[in-house]
Amino acid sequence: MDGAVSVRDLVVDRGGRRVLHGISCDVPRGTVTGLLGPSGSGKTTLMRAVVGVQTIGGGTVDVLGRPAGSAELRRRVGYLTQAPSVYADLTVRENARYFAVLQGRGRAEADRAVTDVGLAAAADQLVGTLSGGQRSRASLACALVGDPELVVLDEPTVGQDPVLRADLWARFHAMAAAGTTLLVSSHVMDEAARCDRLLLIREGRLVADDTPAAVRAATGVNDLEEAFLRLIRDGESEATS
Ligand SMILES: Nc1ncnc2c1ncn2[C@@H]1O[C@H](COP(=O)(O)OP(=O)(O)OP(=O)(O)O)[C@@H](O)[C@H]1O
Repeated sequence: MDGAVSVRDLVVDRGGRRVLHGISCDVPRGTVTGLLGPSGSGKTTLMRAVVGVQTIGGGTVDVLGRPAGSAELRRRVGYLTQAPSVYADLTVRENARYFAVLQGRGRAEADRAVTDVGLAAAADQLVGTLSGGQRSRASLACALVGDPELVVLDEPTVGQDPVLRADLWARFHAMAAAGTTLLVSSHVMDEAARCDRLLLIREGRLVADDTPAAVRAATGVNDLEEAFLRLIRDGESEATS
């Protein structure tokens, strides 16, 4: 598989506790891959390992053919953290342009990213005066500046209304169609159906790595939330038998 991300036997300990227990998975190029699982299951930790900011206890993480965190990946990988990382005393446009400078990109690219997340009308507003949902979209714009080849988005649609969520997912698919690889976390199961592939994680272990259709077929249920629950129950009964 021509993977944008290749994870092998990844082990991570945080706070003296094992939180990822030997995960192996691939994220194919030009897809929207969803990372789903309950709160505390290890989604953010896996994403941090992919962008190279997480100390790992074992295994390997390769990104675009290089070890995760390599200096040369800095311009090629965009990362949206869960907490908006934008400056409250700058406008939306100024934030995006500042990130563009850091990435060696131009103003036009910054302004396009602001438009792409639906914030053109608020471009000249101070981030400190935005709503929570607008603020996280401002943060998303900064992660998308310069069209990175891999975009890692930690819960990008939290706090967005249904219309904006649909717009953002349409945007993600347009980016994937143009060749960008997206790894998107969510704990909203209705978003799983919007992904090309799913990584389902629970308690630091991968429960499924497949397409939504294959997950439905394997479990015999149409609803992905129910399918996920079945995979967990099957895993538990195998572990105890
Ligand atoms: N800085 C930290 N120090 C110690 N333990 C941590 C730290 N950050 C996370 N953990 C633990 O690591 C585990 C995985 O956390 P992680 O943030 O990766 O989960 P998550 O699936 O992203 O959760 P959520 O959906 O709530 O964001 C949890 O048990 C969490 O308590």
